[in-house]
Amino acid sequence: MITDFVVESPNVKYGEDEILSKYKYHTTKVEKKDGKYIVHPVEEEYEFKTLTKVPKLGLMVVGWAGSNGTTLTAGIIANREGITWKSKNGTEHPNYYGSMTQCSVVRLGTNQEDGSDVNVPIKDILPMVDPNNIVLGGWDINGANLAEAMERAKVLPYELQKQLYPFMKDLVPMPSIYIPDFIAANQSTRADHVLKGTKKEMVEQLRKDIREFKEKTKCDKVIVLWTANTERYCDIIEGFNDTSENLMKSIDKNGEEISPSTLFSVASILEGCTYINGSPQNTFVPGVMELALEHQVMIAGDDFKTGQTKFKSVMADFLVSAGIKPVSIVSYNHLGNNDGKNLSAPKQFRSKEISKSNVIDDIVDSNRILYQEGEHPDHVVVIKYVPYVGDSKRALDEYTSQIFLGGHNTIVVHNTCEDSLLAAPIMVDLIVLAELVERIKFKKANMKEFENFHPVMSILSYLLKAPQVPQKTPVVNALFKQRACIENILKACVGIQPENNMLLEHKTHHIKTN
Ligand SMILES: NC(=O)c1ccc[n+]([C@@H]2O[C@H](COP(=O)([O-])OP(=O)(O)OC[C@H]3O[C@@H](n4cnc5c(N)ncnc54)[C@H](O)[C@@H]3O)[C@@H](O)[C@H]2O)c1
Ligand SMILES: O=P([O-])([O-])O[C@@H]1[C@@H](O)[C@H](O)[C@@H](O)[C@H](O)[C@@H]1O
Repeated sequence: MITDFVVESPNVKYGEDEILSKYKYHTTKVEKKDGKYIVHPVEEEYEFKTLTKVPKLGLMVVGWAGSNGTTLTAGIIANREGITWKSKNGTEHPNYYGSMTQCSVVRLGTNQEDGSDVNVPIKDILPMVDPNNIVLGGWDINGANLAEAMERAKVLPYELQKQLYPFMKDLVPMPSIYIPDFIAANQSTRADHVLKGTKKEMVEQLRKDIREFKEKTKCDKVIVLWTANTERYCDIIEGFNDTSENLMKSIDKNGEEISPSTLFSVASILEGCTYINGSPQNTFVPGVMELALEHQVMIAGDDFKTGQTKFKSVMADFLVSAGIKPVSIVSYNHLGNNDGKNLSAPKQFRSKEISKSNVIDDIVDSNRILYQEGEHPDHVVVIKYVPYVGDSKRALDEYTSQIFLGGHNTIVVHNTCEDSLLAAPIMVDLIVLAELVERIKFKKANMKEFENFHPVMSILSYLLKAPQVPQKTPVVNALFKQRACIENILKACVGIQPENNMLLEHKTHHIKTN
């Protein structure tokens, strides 16, 4: 497969340290006038500058000794070391299946020889970090080393675990912040590796941990990723966590209503490190949002979109786009890993229920033929903890829809989601894309200098159940719209127009008539 390409265009310049692209952004602005829409096709001049030096990247995982943390670490080591293992199917090889950057392609254009599509791996559109080179570290409230934690998680085949053991036994998480009130009480037996001190002291310790990790590993930059337990929602309190100033004052005063995840995000932002929230809780209280904007540090969240919800964001889009009206969506699942144990507590389940429920809102609200203002399908989320199935989550979904002339269609799906094997590649994409976005600058015609994208990385929505977006901007959940956003922005950085799927070149053959 050819992966190397160069765009020959007067609008694209390949420099030693950057790619410059002059780009015409075609969009459409609509105004309502005299009871109808006036549509204005608009063309905006953009310039993109992508710094091409790929940094040595450090990843600090919060919840490193968990199922996701150990599986991500194991996967990177297995790929890096080329570890193979025997199974009943023969010799197994490591891969990054499930990662869109590593294992999916984007259409470049039409082959001039035979008219076929030319596709290249997404990871080859622009210089990206190779996940094999990511340097890992992190924290956990449990002191198990990563080999013991991998064994405890029961995600990976034993034959692979055996070979990974020597690589992982010396990886030990740093002690972390444990505030019992924020996660299920059933997690207390796990908390044997915790920091002491005030919230201010603990934030300073986390900042010191980040600086020391970066120094010791000689990484050029660090990203902090939360894949620790789901916390309960934090109350948003005026004068307490509603602004960055109030939040910092509340930390100084050791205020109660500040979660460990919010403390981690503050420490990360103050150290200039991108922070990604892989869980559903509202880590990004308004004070954190403001802090990220003030420091121009990237943040992304919430809640990895990996299995049942990812499927739902396709199904809802497919049905509504086909003019079919889902009227009842019931999403049940049971799982037996520690995440499921934590989610068996009502407040932690509520955080997850919110992120799993909002994923159809944009699709439903887009179609006023099917749904009146405020009308939504019945939508129920159920999660049960069944220890025996472990990380192999069993999702059962039922989609009931109204169809032609009063008819109904019911689609029932059983989806066995190996939760951590699905989540780890998503984490790879979040890290690789977040790092890349930090190197992309833009300049509009009326701007003097290049600027970074907005710190709230809505471009990563494809990877998240409840995407954080800049204030007053739309949340997109439809999966293929989210994917197209990533693809088309990366293509714009090398001067290639978005995929319009028109294939006019194949529809406008001039038929020579004699
Ligand atoms: N498919 C998926 O696995 C998936 C999808 C979306 C979201 N998530 C979310 O990812 C998170 C992790 O999932 P998991 O299966 O790895 O869970 P897990 O329980 O196996 O791992 C969580 C780890 O976090 C640790 N922890 C808890 N509080 C901590 C703190 N304050 N600081 C540091 N460590 C702490 C725990 O000791 C544990 O090792 C959960 O919030 C889950 O909801 C998972
Ligand atoms: O991404 P997805 O499969 O819809 O959602 C999953 C839930 O179904 C599961 O119950 C939970 O334990 C995981 O953390 C994950 O959030």
